[in-house]
Amino acid sequence: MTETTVTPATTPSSTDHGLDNWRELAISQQPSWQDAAVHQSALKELSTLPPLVFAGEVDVLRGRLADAAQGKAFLLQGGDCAETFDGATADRISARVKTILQMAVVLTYGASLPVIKMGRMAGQFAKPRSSNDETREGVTLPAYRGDMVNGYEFTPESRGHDASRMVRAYHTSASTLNLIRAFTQGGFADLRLVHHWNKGFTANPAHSRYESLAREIDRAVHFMEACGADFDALTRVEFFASHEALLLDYERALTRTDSRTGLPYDTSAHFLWIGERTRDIDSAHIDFLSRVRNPIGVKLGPGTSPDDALALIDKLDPNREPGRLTFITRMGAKNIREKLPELVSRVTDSGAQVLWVTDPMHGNTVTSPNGYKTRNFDDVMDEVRGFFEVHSSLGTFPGGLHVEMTGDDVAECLGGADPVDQEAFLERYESVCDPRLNHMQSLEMAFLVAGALSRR
Ligand SMILES: O=C[C@H](O)[C@H](O)COP(=O)(O)O
Ligand SMILES: C=C(OP(=O)(O)O)C(=O)O
Ligand SMILES: [Mn+2]
Repeated sequence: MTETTVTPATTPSSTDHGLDNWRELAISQQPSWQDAAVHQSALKELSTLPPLVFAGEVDVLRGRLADAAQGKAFLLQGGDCAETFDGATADRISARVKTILQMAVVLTYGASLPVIKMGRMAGQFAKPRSSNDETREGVTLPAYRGDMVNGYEFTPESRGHDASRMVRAYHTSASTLNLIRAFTQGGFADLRLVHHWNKGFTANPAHSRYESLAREIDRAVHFMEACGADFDALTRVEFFASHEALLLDYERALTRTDSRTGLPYDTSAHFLWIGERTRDIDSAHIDFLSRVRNPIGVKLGPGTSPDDALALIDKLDPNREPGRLTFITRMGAKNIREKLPELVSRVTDSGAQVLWVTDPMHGNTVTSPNGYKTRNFDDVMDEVRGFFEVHSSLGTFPGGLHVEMTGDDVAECLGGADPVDQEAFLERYESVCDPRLNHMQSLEMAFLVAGALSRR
């Protein structure tokens, strides 16, 4: 994904570095695999497959995130709540990558800051759930936990936990990454194609706003070219892969020793985060992720105390290394202005330099009157505004945006400039888990954030 040199091959990590300590600790949100032999053979196979990302790329990302933690770059992280195997098609992957590139252009141009582009992509296949079961018309079955665990179809066969799905998740991640690498390294991301990424979205009200920005960028590019600038450097972009590190068996099997440094890297993605439901300080998830060299994120909900945050820093970033730890706050629009200030000031006073990112999605989930899981676009926007207000009043840096989004014209979140209403859910609600911003809502969000960043 990056242009850095690929590091020498990595080998499966043995049990040093405490990589198996988590097995003795409390763990939640794990599958109950139905067949132990299939489980063992899946893990064996995963542990011999090639790494999906390289340690050198992970180090580059850590450096970029360190810049963001210091106010010199901004992180844009977006993608599906839950990727699916069937959804890993060229059209859908390219629509998502194009939308992230468009959002990044809006942000870079508006804020005059480098934007780190990261997908919730190529591995976002496992979901923590509030309930173990789902009941439909009197029938109760295991809840859907992501394509890496079970199927979405509501039948006993599909909802059983099948460990061979971990191997399919690996291969689907590999083919998704392959396409992303081709797009972002093969000329598709060339800034001179800034109009081209907008094609196919003409019916969209955010389209013309984007087009006029693209015209400005075009003029600037032509001016710089006329001055002799080398635009070949702009034909490639760095794009990083991330997902929630939920299934520790899977993450452990893909953890390898970097031959340069002898240190363990989780090669399933560049960046991994720990969810709100699995971040207890003594949990298996915190222990395992504390032992790999990847940059790590932790989701922080409204119940997070400043002491919780400080304990997470001690455990996950004992050396206070900028770029190592990202706090992704998901407070809800109603809570952010009240809860975030103390958290940020106590962390800042401790001397730690974490990267602060807003996830304006997960604290704002509601059920629509007609029964769909949704989010009001106004609430989502309001949480983003609150995040910028809090950081502005404390003099700290609002370093990134984490969103559930897609490049397709779905109807899952209510509102926006071309308002989605609940009737549209009947035709265009496609998510198998949480509601995502559609293409237009994503661009609108990017314009809002670009405005807030440029006002700083
Ligand atoms: O994506 C996050 C969680 O997996 C999701 O919000 C859980 O949803 P649930 O409350 O419907 O289980
Ligand atoms: C599970 C997720 O979020 P959280 O842990 O913040 O609820 C998610 O990002 O899909
Ligand atoms: Mn989600």
